[in-house]
Amino acid sequence: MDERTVLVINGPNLNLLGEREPEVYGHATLADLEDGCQVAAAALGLTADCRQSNHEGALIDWVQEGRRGIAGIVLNAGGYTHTSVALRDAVSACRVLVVEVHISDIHAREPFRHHSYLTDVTAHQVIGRGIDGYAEAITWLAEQR
Ligand SMILES: O=C1C[C@@](O)(C(=O)O)C[C@@H](O)[C@@H]1O
Repeated sequence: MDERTVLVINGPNLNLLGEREPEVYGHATLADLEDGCQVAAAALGLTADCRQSNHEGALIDWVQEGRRGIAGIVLNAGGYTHTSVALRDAVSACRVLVVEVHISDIHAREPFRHHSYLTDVTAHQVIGRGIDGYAEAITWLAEQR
């Protein structure tokens, strides 16, 4: 990773995109999502480094790895958004800008999804825009450079 890298981190269950609740998350797969990130980043002279894990500690390790010296982090923490103080603390330690992304509109869903531990420690949020939200987040990061 270098100063032109956008680190795109997807959390738990996002590996099941396309088959998981398509009425909520759509029919695109994680591979489609990651291809879209590569295309969006390349158009802006950036490179997307895309990763996914179902494990909270892996997400924390990757946020720490990207905390300085890159163009920014795009983070969809999945269910950990609503539970993880530890991931929030890792985001707080970042020197680079972090954008919180959610495919669905978490504020229009069950009450337990309305609170995000990440919102007040991230620089920007893109919520409820489907997988296009990732390109929006990458574009926003490019505009801050
Ligand atoms: O796994 C997810 C995906 C999600 O982050 C989204 O992208 O809409 C919303 C979360 O509430 C949920 O747990």
